Amino acid sequence: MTTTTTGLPADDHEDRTPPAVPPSPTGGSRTPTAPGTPAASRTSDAFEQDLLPTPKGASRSLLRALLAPRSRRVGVAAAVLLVQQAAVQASPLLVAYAIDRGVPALRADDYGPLIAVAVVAGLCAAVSGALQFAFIQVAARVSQDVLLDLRGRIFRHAQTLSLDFHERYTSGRLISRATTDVESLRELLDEGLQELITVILSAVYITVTLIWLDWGFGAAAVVSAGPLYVLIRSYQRRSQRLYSTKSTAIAAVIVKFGETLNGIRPVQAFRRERPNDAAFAGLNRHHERVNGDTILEMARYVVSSRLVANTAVAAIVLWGAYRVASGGLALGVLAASVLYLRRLYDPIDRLGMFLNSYQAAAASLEKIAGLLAQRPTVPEPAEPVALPAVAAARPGREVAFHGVRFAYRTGGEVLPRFDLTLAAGTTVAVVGATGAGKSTIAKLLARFYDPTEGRVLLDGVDLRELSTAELRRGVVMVTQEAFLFSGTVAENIAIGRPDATREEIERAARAIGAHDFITGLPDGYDTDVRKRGGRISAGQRQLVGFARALLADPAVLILDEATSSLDIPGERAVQRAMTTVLRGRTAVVIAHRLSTVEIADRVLVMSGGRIVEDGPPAELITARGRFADLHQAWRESVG
Ligand SMILES: Nc1ncnc2c1ncn2[C@@H]1O[C@H](COP(=O)(O)OP(=O)(O)OP(=O)(O)O)[C@@H](O)[C@H]1O
Repeated sequence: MTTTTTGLPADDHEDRTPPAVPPSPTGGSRTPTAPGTPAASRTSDAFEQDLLPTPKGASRSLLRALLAPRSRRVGVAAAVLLVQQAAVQASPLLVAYAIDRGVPALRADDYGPLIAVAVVAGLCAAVSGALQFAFIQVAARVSQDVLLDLRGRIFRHAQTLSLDFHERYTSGRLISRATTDVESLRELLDEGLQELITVILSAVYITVTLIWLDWGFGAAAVVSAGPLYVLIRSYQRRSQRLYSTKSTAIAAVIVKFGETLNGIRPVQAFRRERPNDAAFAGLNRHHERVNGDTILEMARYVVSSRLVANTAVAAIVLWGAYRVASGGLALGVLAASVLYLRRLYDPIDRLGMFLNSYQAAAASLEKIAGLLAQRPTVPEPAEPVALPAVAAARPGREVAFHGVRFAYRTGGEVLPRFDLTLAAGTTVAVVGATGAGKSTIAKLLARFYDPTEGRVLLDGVDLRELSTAELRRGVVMVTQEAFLFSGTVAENIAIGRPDATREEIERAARAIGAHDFITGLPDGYDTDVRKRGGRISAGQRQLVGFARALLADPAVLILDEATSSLDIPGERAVQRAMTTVLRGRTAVVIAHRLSTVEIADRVLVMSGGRIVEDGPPAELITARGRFADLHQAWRESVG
């Protein structure tokens, strides 16, 4: 059994192996693959290759959605930068004025123009410094808000996506999206974006000023932009591909890391450390290689762009010197023009760096947008229907499977078409060999999946018509390994009903028989389960899980009985608790023990996805079929 209503981390319940992927050495199912590695070519699932279908324009609309609520601040930042750049770009003009007017005036003992130049230059420096400070502050607020919002969106969205998604995507990839991909966006917003706007603004200012100063120089600057533009575009195209691969490669490293640590027990038990090291080293190397490629691409760009820029400056200086010598151009104008040209070409290296972070961020944004564009495969109904009130005389609700067929997305049909009705208030034990389809039926009833065909009904209402809140109130699934969240024991029990009082929590724990062990913990009900998790045994965890379910008081309870045996007193305590929690509701128990089957009103025997025997346990024993054999084997095993 694999699922839980209590939020087992995605990798924890990955015990299924998609047919095309070999089993992972860690005991989890998915071998993370990096593009270009042999394993990647063996899998056909896009999820495996970290390629979620991303609708066209999804990245852009995500960026718009993130920036729209902050549009005023973005506007202020842009205006501040506009004025700041005007102040910065004034200085070469002042140099031209100083050379062409100030120096001749000084020769005539007129200090006025040079003093004016000094005052204006001082003012410009002060204004540009102050505005730079203001810009950094406003821009940082915008970027922090955007990142906060984005991380929240990823987390909230991940929680809404169906189990089907998590089983295929893996938690490692999700973590990679919320950390490394968000981080590369941060780099763009904090460092790159200011750089880009500054470069664009200064290019516009400089070109206009150059044209105003001297037509010829202005035209030369515009013409030299042609080859630079071609260089930038080709760099952009090549690095876009590289950055997407890089984001996938680092996600694969994180997936492998997470998978190994999640399965550290089987890893150590089966001595998988070495093969794991080798697999990890392969992924790590792949990431390193892709990273190296991006740096190389950047180096190529920087060298060629400098070559173009320096050639342009040299040509213009030669031409300008010739014109000054022949009296066609003032020396100050040449000096200012050369200063402007340097300023125009200097940021081109930095533009490459910006394009780098832009590409990384664009690739990351695309992956995040692809994730956010995923829709739950078990969607909320547009117009939810309420369940009828539970009849006091007959607790629990009737469960019916009508013409249900089911296939997982990554495999063939698991449950061929079947009909099944479970009367309200009955306890139904489901038995059968491993892989028979017991968990799948339970998952359909808990609506972790929707049937491929047919309907699952709760008191006559299709599960697809129930709101998630109504469904979770009505149907609760308790898994073998009761998952404990960080927090106290009381908080863990209260997950069943968050508004429960301490008395209600303790009453549930008492009814289950968990009160004594809980009060024996160092801080009783307030013991932090994570800090002292070691003290809570497997059996005690199950009791906490039962108390949680009892408090939730659902009309239908699905219980996956643990296969691992506890010691005899622990076993008895769990069995007693189970009887308490099953009472007064419809219960479906995936049974692995004789004692559980004996308390059931009805037993379903499954084989190859079909219900092959169905009836009260006593009848099935006398019928001498599969259940009778199983029953006999159980009896012999308990002596
Ligand atoms: N997420 C999944 N994706 C693809 N196939 C799956 C998935 N989960 C289960 N299966 C397949 O569906 C079939 C039924 O599995 P299911 O988990 O329902 O069996 P089970 O009777 O509960 O087994 P067990 O007692 O071992 O838990 C198996 O062949 C299994 O490989």
